[in-house]
Amino acid sequence: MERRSEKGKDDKDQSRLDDLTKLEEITLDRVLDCLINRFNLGCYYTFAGSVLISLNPCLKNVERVGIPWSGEENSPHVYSIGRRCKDNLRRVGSDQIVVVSGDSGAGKTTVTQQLLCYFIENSDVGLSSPITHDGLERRIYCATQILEAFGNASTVANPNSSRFGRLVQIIYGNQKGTTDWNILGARIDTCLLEKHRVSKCGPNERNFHIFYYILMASQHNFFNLENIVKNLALDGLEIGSKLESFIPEDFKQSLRSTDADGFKIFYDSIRTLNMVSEIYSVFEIMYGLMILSSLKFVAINSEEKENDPYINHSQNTFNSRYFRVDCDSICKKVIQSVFKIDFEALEDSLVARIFSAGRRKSSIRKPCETIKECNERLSAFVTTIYDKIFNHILHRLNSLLGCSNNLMNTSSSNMEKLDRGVKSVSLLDLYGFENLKANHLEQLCINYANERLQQVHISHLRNYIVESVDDDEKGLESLNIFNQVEMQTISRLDGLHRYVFSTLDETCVLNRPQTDAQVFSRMVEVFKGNSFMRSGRLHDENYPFIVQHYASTVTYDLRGMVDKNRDYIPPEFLDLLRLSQNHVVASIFKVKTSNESNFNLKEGGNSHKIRREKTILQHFKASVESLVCRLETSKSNSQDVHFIRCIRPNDTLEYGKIQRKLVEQQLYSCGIVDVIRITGNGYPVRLPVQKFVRKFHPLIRRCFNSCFNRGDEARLNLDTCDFKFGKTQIFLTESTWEFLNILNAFVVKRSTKILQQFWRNELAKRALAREELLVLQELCSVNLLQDLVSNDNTMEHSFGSDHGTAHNLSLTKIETTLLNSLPCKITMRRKKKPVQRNAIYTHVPRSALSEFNSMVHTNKRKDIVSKRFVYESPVRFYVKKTTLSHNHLLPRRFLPKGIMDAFDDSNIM
Ligand SMILES: Nc1ncnc2c1ncn2[C@@H]1O[C@H](COP(=O)(O)OP(=O)(O)OP(=O)(O)O)[C@@H](O)[C@H]1O
Repeated sequence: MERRSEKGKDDKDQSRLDDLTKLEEITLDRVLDCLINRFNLGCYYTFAGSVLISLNPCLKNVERVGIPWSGEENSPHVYSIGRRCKDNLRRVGSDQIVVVSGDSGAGKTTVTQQLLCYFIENSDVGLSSPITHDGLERRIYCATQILEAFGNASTVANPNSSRFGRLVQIIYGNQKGTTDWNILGARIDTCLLEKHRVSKCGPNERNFHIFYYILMASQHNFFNLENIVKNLALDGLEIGSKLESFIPEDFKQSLRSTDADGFKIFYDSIRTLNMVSEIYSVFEIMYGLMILSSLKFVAINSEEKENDPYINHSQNTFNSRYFRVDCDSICKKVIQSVFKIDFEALEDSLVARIFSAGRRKSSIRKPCETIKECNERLSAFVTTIYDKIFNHILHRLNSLLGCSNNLMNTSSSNMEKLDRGVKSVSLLDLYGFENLKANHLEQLCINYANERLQQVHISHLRNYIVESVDDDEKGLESLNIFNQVEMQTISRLDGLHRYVFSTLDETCVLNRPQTDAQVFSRMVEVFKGNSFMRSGRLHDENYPFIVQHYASTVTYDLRGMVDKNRDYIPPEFLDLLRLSQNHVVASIFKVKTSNESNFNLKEGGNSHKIRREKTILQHFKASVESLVCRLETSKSNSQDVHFIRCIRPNDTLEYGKIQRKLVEQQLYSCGIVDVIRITGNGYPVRLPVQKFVRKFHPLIRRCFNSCFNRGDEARLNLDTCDFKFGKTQIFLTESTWEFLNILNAFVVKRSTKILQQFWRNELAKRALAREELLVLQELCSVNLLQDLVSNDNTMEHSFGSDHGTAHNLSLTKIETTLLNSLPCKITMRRKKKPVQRNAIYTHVPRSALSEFNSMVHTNKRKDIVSKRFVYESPVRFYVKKTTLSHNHLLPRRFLPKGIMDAFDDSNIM
């Protein structure tokens, strides 16, 4: 992992920091300062070690295209995570998984969509425009849009909040012998749809988007309510104009201008996937659900009781009813036509329940005694249908994406037939940690999933370091931090299983008729002595219990939790709906879709169905565990799991606004400060040994043999180096990494200087030799050579030469005068010793000299050792090209016989 060596010192530097682990001081304040500075400069992505932090820019129009990316390696961006996945897939051929987490409105769905677009667009620098071409890639994109319409809703936190968790798997196939991976299909798995929303939304919240698209559709003539009259064989009834009046007012009032755009995207998507007629039928059922959800119950008066055909015709003494549905005959007719079931039977199943009792298990009918009970049954009826439709749509989408039978599950013989390797890139977008004013079973599940993911994340980071380090290195201080945090998370999860989940499940599974108060008192008992959970005020009618999660402490309301957890679907509803003449309704209640069990992934990418668990909690826990299994499998290679933490900048999702307190709370809640501290204190930089040697080649011998002079040694304190050797990698702290980079640059600079000095000396020597040669030429030309050698009156001069042999010449005074009168100037120079002058001098113990013999020159007299290391390093010399000056040359005619001058100037003369 390459890092930039820049270190933040002041705020300005911090804003340039693209990795929080590079901060000198890893405190929450410094991390916040850095993130806020970057946010204000328009840098929304920052690395925290291997985790990418994404601060939601809250832009409205670029959400599918994303923030532009420079394409630089390791520049923090969603697309750089995408590129890492693709590179790993291409090089190693391993499954990749990206875990996107964060609070509601933090931008998880948007980030997931952007990543999805990145993968299916096959672009290396991200998207410049939304996907436009048709084909499998576009179908994948459209499938996610359709699913969002059914599973997203407007909440107080986010106008487009996903109310389900999802895992999108993009399946890649590889032709044997090539490195090309092509998309074969995709598969979407979902988890815990918040189905109760369909019957009851909180204040300032809306139902699922699809209901508003139905209203939009009628405005765009796609789903004309008038057509329902024909489709549902309601001809002859004067109800055309009344159909709209059956739609509850709260749906109409909460219609928004953005719904038109939403519907347009939805409509384009269903057209691309050829689902128009299918969706039309689904719209009819949705319309029916809207009417059903607004039904009211009233008590039957004595006169009505007498005329009630159902009661009069029944022989059973239990057959009575205290309430009836309050709606007119046309409304009843419409409901009956939409669901194609007998309205009387439906009404009866809503106001009375049937249970079996006694040894013979004979059915007993018991009328509801309160309106609340009737409303609960109606709510169960509506949510059951919506849940089934959601799963039906999901199943259809998966089959259209080529993955109804999971491609990852293809048997090996089939794989050989295909001559392909099949791998996947999975994007996990789970709902974020929630701490609302009133927290129910949904929040307990969501927070449990987040807690479990946090544990995986911490253990993933820990393994990332431990797995490659030698056994004796495991006692590292930083690993203790990992262990502590992990142990706490495990204790919290254990507490949740043993005390909360088991108490709630026990009541449901054993079918104990216990009130909320009784369950609460049991919880108060089991919580005793537990440090992570406790009961709330004993006389509070919501029966609150408090759980300390890794993110924050959450107060849950126990009231109604047991019933929700039971997830009881009255069998009489199922019997009724199975008899429906509506082919969609009948099919979804007859066939159990493969996706009902949600995240049905198991180790090694093989999927097999999870047994339908009895309670919501058991079912959800099994889903989360199978997902974690998948993550654990990928954990064997830590490069294959990527984490993106999304952060919400402000409460209102306003552009350019950042609230420090909110960001701080999220950083804590997602445990990112721990992660940064752990990564910062650990050895976040790791390099394969070969790469390390290649990079620091000039430094290695010099650095580890203390071959610096004293000044340098003081400046470059090698004791600060902190690194560990693994089996194949070298692990370095961030500061060591930067220090080594500086040192390496220093050594390269030094070596370059020495090389330059050598070269300059070489040039000087050559110039000198050239001058000597010229002198000789001149001497020869005046025919003095013979006389000079035989003369006694001499003075000796030594001329240096290229090869170290000296030309000893003896000159008389007369001849010297003669020489001086020559047109060229003769300079006599002593041979220089440039090598010694340019060497680095340092004291080295003589015992250490043996290994440097070839490179060490010792000056014994001064007891100084000079060493010169010249490393192989690509150096380019720029030499000025010159010609020798011609005035040094003698005319040709003066040259001795047989000696040819290179320049034949006879013509000139
Ligand atoms: N990367 C981004 N670029 C531009 N806008 C964004 C980005 N991320 C999020 N937004 C804006 O923030 C809004 C909320 O984001 P999003 O719906 O993705 O949040 P979420 O975390 O998925 O929420 P939830 O958990 O409730 O589904 C989006 O509608 C979009 O306008």
